[in-house]
Amino acid sequence: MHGVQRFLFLAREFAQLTKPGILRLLVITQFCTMLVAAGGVPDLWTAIWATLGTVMICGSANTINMVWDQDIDGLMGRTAHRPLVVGTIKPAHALLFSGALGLGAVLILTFLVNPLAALMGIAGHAYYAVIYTMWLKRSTPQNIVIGGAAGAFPALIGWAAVTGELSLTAWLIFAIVFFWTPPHFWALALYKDVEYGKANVPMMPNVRGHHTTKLQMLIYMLLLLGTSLALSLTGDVGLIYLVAAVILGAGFTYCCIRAAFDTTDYWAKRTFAFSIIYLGLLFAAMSFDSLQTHYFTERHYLAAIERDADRMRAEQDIDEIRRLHNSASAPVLTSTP
Ligand code: HEM
Ligand SMILES: CC(C)=CCC/C(C)=C/CC/C(C)=C/COP(=O)(O)OP(=O)(O)O
Repeated sequence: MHGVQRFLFLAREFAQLTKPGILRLLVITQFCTMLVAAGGVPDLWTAIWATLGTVMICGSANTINMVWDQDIDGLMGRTAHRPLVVGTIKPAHALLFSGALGLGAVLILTFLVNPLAALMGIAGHAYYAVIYTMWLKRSTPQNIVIGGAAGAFPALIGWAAVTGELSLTAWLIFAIVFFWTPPHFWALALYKDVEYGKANVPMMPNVRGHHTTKLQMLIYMLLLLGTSLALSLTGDVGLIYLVAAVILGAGFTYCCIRAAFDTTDYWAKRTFAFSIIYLGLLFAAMSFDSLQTHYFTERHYLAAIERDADRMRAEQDIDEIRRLHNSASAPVLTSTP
């Protein structure tokens, strides 16, 4: 292969290690949470460094997952083409790549954002790479319920980056991603159960059966719905978010109910696809809400300042007229012109 071509090929293979599709949504949750935390527009440089740090720390965690799971990834059609399975990248190089991304992310988050954001990044990394990947994934069908919390850490990075602390709103947003994960993943596991069985990974549909999985998806769906509506009570999001949460929640619940009564894979596939749209749009709605509140409030604020300035100018004019009248020894002006 030609030098440049080989470089581009390897760059694409290394990028695959970070799981770019999933990374995109993780970063959407972090970025939108920053806008909510800022009540509109965060400081530009904080936003840039926090987003870059999140991309890098999640990419590093996903790479560790690929290194650890290369044996089972090779047994499933969905993952059999991954760089470490087909051998385009050596495990040692992937580990170096992950280490460089992780170290870079921790330095960026610590020194260019703040230590709490860095701590959330490190916690999410350890949770996903060690607790989920190395321990829970192969040992219990509750793997993605407990381990799924990892995916909610980017939102905490976003909140911490802007405010330097974690409020109730931040934890509610964390809970939204946490409760969203089971219906998101089990929908996929319902139609990939044979593959997970081949790889001997104890996912819920394989261990407890489809019926129990579908019931549990509905339970988590209701918890998700409740949490997403509870976020409205914090006052940090507005009407646009509430309307979106109701409509999207109704759509996702509908998918889960149809999947529960479906004897084919059709609705499970639709539920999985909708889960991604659901989370993306819900976060878009909460940040849009913050942005429009910010600009709307700012417009009103500027208009009020303008009115005050007009009034002050008018008062100065009146004083001036009074002064001129008095100094010209004209009859003293007592009433306001
Ligand atoms: C333990 C938690 C999770 C598990 C086990 C899980 C599992 C999966 C799997 C196996 C896929 C691949 C589907 C395929 O190849 O057809 C997938 C896709 C996806 N997941 Fe998750 N997921 C989890 C959490 C998350 C989180 C927290 C997010 C983002 C907030 C997320 C976003 C996505 C997206 C965007 C896709 C589609 C990727 C693409 O089309 O390239 N997932 N998930
Ligand atoms: C802050 C921080 C670093 C947080 C970590 C967030 C993170 C990387 C979440 C990933 C969630 C995910 C892709 C789970 C699938 O793993 P899997 O092994 O079940 O999926 P696979 O079979 O496709 O490999």
